[in-house]
Amino acid sequence: MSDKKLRIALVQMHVDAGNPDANYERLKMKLEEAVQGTEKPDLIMLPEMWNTGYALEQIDQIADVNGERTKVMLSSFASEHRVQLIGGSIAEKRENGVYNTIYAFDENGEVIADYSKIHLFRLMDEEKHLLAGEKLGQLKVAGADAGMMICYDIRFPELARKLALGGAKAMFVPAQWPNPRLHHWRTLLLARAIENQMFVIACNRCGTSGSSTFFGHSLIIDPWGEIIAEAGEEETILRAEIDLSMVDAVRAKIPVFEDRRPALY
Ligand SMILES: NC(=O)CCC(=O)C(=O)O
Repeated sequence: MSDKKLRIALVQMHVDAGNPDANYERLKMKLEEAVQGTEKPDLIMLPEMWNTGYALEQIDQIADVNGERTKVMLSSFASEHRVQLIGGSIAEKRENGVYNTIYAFDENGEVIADYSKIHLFRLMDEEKHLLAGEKLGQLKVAGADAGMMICYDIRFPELARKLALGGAKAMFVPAQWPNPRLHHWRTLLLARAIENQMFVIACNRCGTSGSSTFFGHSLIIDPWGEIIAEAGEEETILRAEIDLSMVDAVRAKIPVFEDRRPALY
């Protein structure tokens, strides 16, 4: 396998809102499932806020303090199985409040990047209970630059473009995106892939929490905008192999980045 190729597994799972113990247990089983079989993934990604769900009224009590519980579990899994992990996002309690944070690990279990969601989603009351991050999500995968955004962030094309201009060839997107906005989810992810000529790899949760239902439909999209893999509405491990060298080929065919006129807009 060339070092530009990457086998990806997305853990599309149910999240039990307000019950971290159940979610850590469920995730352990799902991670074991993801590395079973002959086609072991190089990289695994999890959904948004998988540790607590949107139990925002209690988030201060149940968020993972400095991400410690999560880091211990995911780091040891990553090093044991020699797999890169984009740890979805978790509710993470810091001194000044709670953030919606991704930790990414390399195959030695080292934290290589973190990103806290910068756009808080008012429709789900995030701004009342969470603090917004202040920096971009950038990391390396298979030797290439990549970016991270969380759920609602995909509605901001400027963010994806900024990461693409910074060199990102793939964008990783953990989400808890509920019904009835499947059309928005698919369209926005496809648009981010096509306009930035990059892979977009998005892992949504599924199942029901209170009155919200989550449709799953995790997606892996290539830089031409073709869907390589799409999940249904149930729990699953969505798998695909991507070849990051495709990004340069697509950008050479339609040179969007050379043709930009930033002086005019
Ligand atoms: N968790 C989220 O950020 C949800 C975003 C969402 O549903 C949307 O429509 O945007």
